[in-house]
Amino acid sequence: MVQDTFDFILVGGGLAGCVLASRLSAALLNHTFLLIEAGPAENERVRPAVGVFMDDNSEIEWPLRTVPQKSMNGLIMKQEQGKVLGGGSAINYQSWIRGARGEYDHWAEKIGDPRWSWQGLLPYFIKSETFLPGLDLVDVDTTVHGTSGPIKVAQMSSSGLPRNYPLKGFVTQVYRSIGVSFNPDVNSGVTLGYSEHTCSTYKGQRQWAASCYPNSDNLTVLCDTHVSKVVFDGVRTTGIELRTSRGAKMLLKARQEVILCSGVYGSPKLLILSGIGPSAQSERLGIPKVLDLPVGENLTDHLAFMTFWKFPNSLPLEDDIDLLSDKDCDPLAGPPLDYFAFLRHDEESIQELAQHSLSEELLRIHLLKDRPHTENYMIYTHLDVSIKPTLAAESGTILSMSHVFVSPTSRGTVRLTSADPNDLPIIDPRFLSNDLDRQLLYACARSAMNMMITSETARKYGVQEYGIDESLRNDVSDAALGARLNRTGFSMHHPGGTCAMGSVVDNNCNVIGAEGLRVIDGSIIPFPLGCHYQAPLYAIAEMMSDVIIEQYQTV
Ligand SMILES: Cc1cc2nc3c(=O)[nH]c(=O)nc-3n(C[C@H](O)[C@H](O)[C@H](O)COP(=O)(O)OP(=O)(O)OC[C@H]3O[C@@H](n4cnc5c(N)ncnc54)[C@H](O)[C@@H]3O)c2cc1C
Repeated sequence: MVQDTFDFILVGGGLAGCVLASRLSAALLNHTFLLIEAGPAENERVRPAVGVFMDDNSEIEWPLRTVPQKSMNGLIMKQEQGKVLGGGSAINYQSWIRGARGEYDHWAEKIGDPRWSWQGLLPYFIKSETFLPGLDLVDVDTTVHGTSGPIKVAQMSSSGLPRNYPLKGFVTQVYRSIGVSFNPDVNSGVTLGYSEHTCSTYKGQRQWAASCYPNSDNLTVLCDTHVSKVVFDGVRTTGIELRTSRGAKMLLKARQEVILCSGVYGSPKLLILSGIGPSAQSERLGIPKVLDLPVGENLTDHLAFMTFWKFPNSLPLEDDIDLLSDKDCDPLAGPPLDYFAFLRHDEESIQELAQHSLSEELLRIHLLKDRPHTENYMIYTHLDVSIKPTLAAESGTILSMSHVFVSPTSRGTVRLTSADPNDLPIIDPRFLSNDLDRQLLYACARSAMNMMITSETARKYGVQEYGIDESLRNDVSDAALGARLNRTGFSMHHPGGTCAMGSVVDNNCNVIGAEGLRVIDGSIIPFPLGCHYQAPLYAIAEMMSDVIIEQYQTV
């Protein structure tokens, strides 16, 4: 067994945990570090870009579920999180989207700290990546990108294997038909428009935190080990309690800090088990109270649903190519898509609803000029990641279209029903708990489906939706969209906010009122960002590494 005292104990060897452990141990050589991960050190399916794609319920995922969602006819959704060294970065779909400048600037203003603005985080976005711009693009501002960071980030056409998938020409034309313009670099601080899919995949291999960030000798990594709580002397953190793989309890001491990096569901769970959470919950569970904080409140996530489309006619555009031609397209290179699009919905009816229903703070976020409200992507396969897929794939040329709601104003909860650390948390995202959210998701689906139903390009291809009742064909009314949503609704796995900065942690990620305890992971993101969460989390972990290094380098 390992020694029992370290300077720093990091709980959760996921994306943020691996980055912090690597950077801190390399810079603070006279300190000792322990990184504890509940899952295994590795798994053979992690490295290949498509190794874990569309997989679920595996031994390297936490089998989390939502409670039945009232707004979706009681639908239950999967909420898997990685349970392996690297966490979500080891199982995710590898899309790389930093988010919009205005969102970070709002975050900084809300917290009163410019380090959390776009400009403040930019050095850390740059530090985390080696960016490979698309081969045929000249409009990428290379000054906002990294050239020597640990994670190779490639635009689709530079990802090291041919990735020009079929229907590229079609997708380009239909986006243009509804006025969506081309954005040469989704990671420049401007998210809106349609862009080449950009991902942490290179030469068909995943780039993930555990493999790309090196470890130093003063770092001990303990896998297959479940931390059951943080231990305190008053409000001062003294260490953690863990359960070994054989179930034995053990106490380990931290001389300086315990840093929770256990993810959006794991970190609030650990805090509540340790007596930091809403008082009523601690009392109900019989857990001695350390601090009363709104831990587990303010959960946000991106809800999505799919529609499925087939192309009965032969493909008429030159840009469209054969999926199996090894010259133009390698299906193993990564998730098969060319573009994703981020959209705003400024229709009068939506704006009126926002003005009338939102609090001042939520309205300000909603109105941020560069904030995307929704996302659309088209993937060249039959993709149904809902809890009980009911549709069979059609043969021939098909695509699945994802309608994603990235700007929810609904807020949910993560709660515990028992003080047993083995029990899974109760997750209620309260998806679409107000009319504005529902109307925004429907606006996203309606415009995309209309472009498939009515655009000249789509007619030329003879595009048809499949997998729906005939009574719903070409029907984009609220009721018809709701029927599709209730069948294929799923989480994009971009949760955040359960230990939000400003209410649970301060601007240095210290748990408010505690000493020697931080949370650094997706749970600190105070409001939903219109992006995918891995790129922001690499930058957040990089920045917080510098903050901690500066604090301790003379100690
Ligand atoms: C299926 C899926 C697909 C995704 N696709 C994308 C995508 O394409 N693009 C994108 O940008 N983002 C994507 N994401 C999201 C992204 O990967 C996550 O936002 C990110 O990994 C979160 O990082 P984190 O450090 O907050 O937590 P995680 O990476 O989840 O790490 C938390 C770690 O803590 C460990 N842990 C939890 N509790 C304990 C405990 N009690 N004791 C010990 N260890 C514990 C967990 O096992 C885990 O390894 C996806 C996520 C999933 C699950």
